[in-house]
Amino acid sequence: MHLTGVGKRYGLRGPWVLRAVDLQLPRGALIRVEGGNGGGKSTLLRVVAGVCEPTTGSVTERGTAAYVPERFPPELPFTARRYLTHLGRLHGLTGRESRRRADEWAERLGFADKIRAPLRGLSKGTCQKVAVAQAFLAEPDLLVLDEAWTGLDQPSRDVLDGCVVERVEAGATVVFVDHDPRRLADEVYETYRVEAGAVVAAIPEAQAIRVLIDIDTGPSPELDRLPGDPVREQSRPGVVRLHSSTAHSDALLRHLLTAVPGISVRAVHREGDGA
Ligand SMILES: Nc1ncnc2c1ncn2[C@@H]1O[C@H](COP(=O)(O)OP(=O)(O)OP(=O)(O)O)[C@@H](O)[C@H]1O
Repeated sequence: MHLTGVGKRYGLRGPWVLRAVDLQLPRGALIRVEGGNGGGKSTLLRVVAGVCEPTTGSVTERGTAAYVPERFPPELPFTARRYLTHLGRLHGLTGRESRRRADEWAERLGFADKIRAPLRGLSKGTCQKVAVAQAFLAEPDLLVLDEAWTGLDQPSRDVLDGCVVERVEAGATVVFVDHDPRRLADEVYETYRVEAGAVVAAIPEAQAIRVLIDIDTGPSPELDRLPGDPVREQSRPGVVRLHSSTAHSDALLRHLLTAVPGISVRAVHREGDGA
């Protein structure tokens, strides 16, 4: 598919979120989108998926598309199965085939026991699985995933990774945003960064040299808003390992040493140095 001269702003006088974006997204390719908070990643994904119209420019050769939004609409008055069947029919499947695929995806994603429950009673994680199921059951040419892994437990994240790889192998274009720079890093065909309205090819953060910072955490460390939003890993009890790109590691260390009470930095390593 092609984006040609795509610009997007919200409202007549809103600032331009995207400007003059030209992109070619090939079939059978996994595309990662990165960028800072509020930089326009979700906007780009919505335009790519066709759920929001560009203000200028055009998107062509999209094929059939399915989209998993960052937030699943709450309070829908359906059971999971009725919702999935309904969406299957919107994607052009028969009622029978929609029900078959709804059951199959519920089984695969691990919510078969809840498929007849009303959506409004389901946990956030199960709703997220339903959102993922509605996109996959359509077997679309283009699949757009906006932080679809968020809210899933680790086994479900692994299942979703496998489903994405399968879809790409079936010839689909899959475009995704995820906060974990290592997400499907070996499968990614191209990474784009949304920055000041432009969309530029980027070295994936996962391939940049990374710095590992081990910290002793106090009882309630303020680890919410860290520079560069590093991936965190509990390496052993009381010790958290932060994975930072070199671009953010200086700011992160400064922040840890000066602005976070109750923690101490134990060690700093370069990834691959046998830490
Ligand atoms: N429906 C909307 N109406 C008005 N402004 C919007 C709308 N959606 C997004 N914006 C604005 O567009 C800009 C880009 O938002 P967008 O959600 O695309 O960024 P993002 O990179 O996905 O952000 P995040 O990392 O926080 O999810 C922000 O300034 C946001 O406030």
